[in-house]
Amino acid sequence: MFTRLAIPDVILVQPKRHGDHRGFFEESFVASRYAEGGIEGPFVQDNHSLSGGVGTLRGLHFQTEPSPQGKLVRCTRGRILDVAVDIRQGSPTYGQHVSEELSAENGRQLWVPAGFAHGFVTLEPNTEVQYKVTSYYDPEADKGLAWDDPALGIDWGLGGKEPVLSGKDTQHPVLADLPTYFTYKG
Ligand SMILES: Cc1cn([C@H]2C[C@H](O)[C@@H](COP(=O)(O)OP(=O)(O)O[C@H]3O[C@@H](C)C(=O)[C@@H](O)[C@H]3O)O2)c(=O)[nH]c1=O
Repeated sequence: MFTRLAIPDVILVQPKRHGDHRGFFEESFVASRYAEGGIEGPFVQDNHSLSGGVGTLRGLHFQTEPSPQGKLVRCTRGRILDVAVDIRQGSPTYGQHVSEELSAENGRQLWVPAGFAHGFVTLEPNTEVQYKVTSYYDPEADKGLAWDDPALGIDWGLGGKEPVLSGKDTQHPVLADLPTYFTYKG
């Protein structure tokens, strides 16, 4: 149910779905079991976004001290490519990323700990993303990293098309210009 990815602090969760003639039932979060799987809360806020068009890209975002956020992300309508970039100075995987497809259909969740920049691109219209976070929203601590920094080498699957972005997401610095916000603790 819990799979550590190529960057092992990022965890893919596949909750068990009990299907029957009505549809399915799943436990989408169980604090004790998720803690055993390496996903440490406590979670203090739930977020929900809707993106209308295919190719809507939100990211790459993170919150710094004093409000670093771990995020437990899932897609409850449509489909996304979800991306986590390691921005912990001194980490053996600094600047590297992992990406996973999350969809309403596959039910997968991605645990993105503090110290990672997070973003996603929508692969279907009217895609809804819901995620639990471990710190409250703190606009002062809310920071970004350029989604298209060539040094990151992220394949967003846009096929040469321009993504739909917020104004804010056109302004973020590249990795080389990012101050040290997080240090790797092993
Ligand atoms: C993130 C956030 C935004 N807002 C407000 C600020 C703004 O007016 C409006 C839209 O905010 P944004 O443009 O930052 O929304 P968005 O681009 O969807 O930001 C989100 O992107 C993904 C990738 C993440 O990882 C999240 O942590 C978050 O940063 O909502 C809150 O009130 N609370 C929040 O927790």
